[in-house]
Amino acid sequence: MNKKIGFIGTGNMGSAMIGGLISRGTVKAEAILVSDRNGDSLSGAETRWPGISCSTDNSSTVKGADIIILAVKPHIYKAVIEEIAPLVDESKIIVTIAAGVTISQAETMFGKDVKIVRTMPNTPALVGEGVTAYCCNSHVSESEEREIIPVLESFGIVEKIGEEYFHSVIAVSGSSPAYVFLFIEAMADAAVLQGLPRAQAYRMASQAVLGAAKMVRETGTHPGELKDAVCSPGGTTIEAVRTLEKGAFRSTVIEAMNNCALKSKEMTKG
Ligand SMILES: NC(=O)C1=CN([C@@H]2O[C@H](COP(=O)(O)OP(=O)(O)OC[C@H]3O[C@@H](n4cnc5c(N)ncnc54)[C@H](O)[C@@H]3O)[C@@H](O)[C@H]2O)C=CC1
Ligand SMILES: O=C(O)[C@@H]1CCC=N1
Repeated sequence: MNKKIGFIGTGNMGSAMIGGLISRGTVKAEAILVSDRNGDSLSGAETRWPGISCSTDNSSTVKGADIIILAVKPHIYKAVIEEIAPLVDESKIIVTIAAGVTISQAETMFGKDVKIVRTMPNTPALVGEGVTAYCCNSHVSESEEREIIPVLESFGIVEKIGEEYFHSVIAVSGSSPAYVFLFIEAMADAAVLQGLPRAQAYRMASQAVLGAAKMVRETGTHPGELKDAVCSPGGTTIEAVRTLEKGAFRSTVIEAMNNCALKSKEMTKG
């Protein structure tokens, strides 16, 4: 693709997305422009991805890019949008990634007609295994949407959703890598408790999660049936399942995700 992609903010999510774009080869490093207020974040990005253009000046990113990804925290959105709005015209597409910032709120911050694609990515974008949900405002044409999809596909799978589903999507994919990392860490801790070396414990726990996820994706078999196939009658696994259920494992996950979605709703109200 011959578009230039700009990032305002190169923190956790911005760098995961830059890493995904470069490793997928969607654009060359020279087609990526980034700006950040924090010099350390910028020098980290420059070292990691030689060839990208780095600046502390957001306006140079906006001027040079066709697609501009706003990768700053939600409470910084208003200030950044007001700063860049005079430089954004109909030739540019704005991609938002902030939790709780709606298209209509972003439009109001711009104060004029701007092409906006609202997305919810997640950090596995770094390794091309992310989930990115998106929806567009009415100023984005079908051909512009077709141009944006390959950019989002650099991060992993892409799901078009109605904007009303963003709260649920934050819970199920935007935030969920954190719960999975907790789970992997806990499994590795248990293995270490039983004497396994830490590095091997992480390799095995993470591969078990990866393999189980792939089975769900690739076999299409119900997760409950896959679980049943691991639980031998009177065996070891059912003991572990019994203990997890005693600790309200599934209910805890459901409540956690419900609270995550509620927090997203609260953030939207400001
Ligand atoms: N971290 C995650 O897993 C996910 C984050 N998001 C969204 O991504 C956005 C960024 O989050 P993180 O990357 O986690 O935050 P972060 O704090 O790691 O990165 C934000 C970056 O923005 C920079 N920044 C602050 N003010 C700036 C300004 N005025 N101009 C230019 N750069 C500025 C900071 O120096 C920092 O490097 C948030 O809106 C969040 O809701 C969405 C999905 C997942
Ligand atoms: O925790 C947050 O608010 C952001 C949004 C989704 C993941 N991290």
